[in-house]
Amino acid sequence: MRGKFISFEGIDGAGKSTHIRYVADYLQQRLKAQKHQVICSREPGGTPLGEQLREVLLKQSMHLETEALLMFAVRREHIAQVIQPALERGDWMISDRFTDASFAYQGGGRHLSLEKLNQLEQWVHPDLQPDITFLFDVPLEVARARLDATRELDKFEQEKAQFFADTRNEYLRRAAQFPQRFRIIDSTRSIPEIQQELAAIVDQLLQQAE
Ligand SMILES: Nc1ncnc2c1ncn2[C@@H]1O[C@H](COP(=O)(O)OP(=O)(O)OP(=O)(O)O)[C@@H](O)[C@H]1O
Ligand SMILES: Cc1cn([C@H]2C[C@H](O)[C@@H](COP(=O)(O)O)O2)c(=O)[nH]c1=O
Repeated sequence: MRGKFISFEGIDGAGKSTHIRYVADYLQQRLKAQKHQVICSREPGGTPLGEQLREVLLKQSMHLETEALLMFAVRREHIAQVIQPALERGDWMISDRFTDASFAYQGGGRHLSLEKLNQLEQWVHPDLQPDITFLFDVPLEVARARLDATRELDKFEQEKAQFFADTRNEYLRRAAQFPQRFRIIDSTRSIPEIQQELAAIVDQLLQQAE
């Protein structure tokens, strides 16, 4: 049976990376009996070529359309080398960001037309969507404070507040457009509270897969 595909999304600093390891470990425990693996990966990145392009994408400024095309080029490689083979083996795939990030950042944040993004999506993965997308949602100020407290900021993280307001709005618009796939996680809560909700959603997904 085909494995399940879970994506994690949210503006920078919303807290998604913090919870990926928790969900992966939780799932792996429950899949042990079935001998299936949980594969964790990320975008941009996920393959040797994708990781090289990530360095460029996160550091270098470029034309908006170049940025969008490179994000989808990384994705094409990621699907071919990692996501599709994992799902065909019956493994579960967790990706730290997928195409919703292109709609949110290049579409919402940078105002690339959604029509162009739809065309790229149709070209690169006409028949593939995550089974569940966790959208970690927080007000901008909370995300910003979390980032400032932790690390040196990359190209995207240095964008202005309006960029993140537009990015967050596009994420929320997509969540409303695809309510069956999205689960909005209120990421202002404590980490244990969030983990409890994630575990309950993962349990439902496991039941559906049985
Ligand atoms: N619910 C939470 N409460 C308090 N702090 C949190 C919470 N979730 C995450 N953090 C902290 O916020 C910081 C940013 O979290 P994290 O790296 O998971 O964000 P992210 O959404 O993955 O960001 P990015 O997309 O930029 O990688 C980390 O220091 C993390 O410990
Ligand atoms: C997939 C994808 C990502 N981005 C941006 C979003 C983030 O700012 C970075 C990735 O950093 P993270 O700490 O690993 O989340 O890339 C984007 O603009 N468009 C995309 O399609």
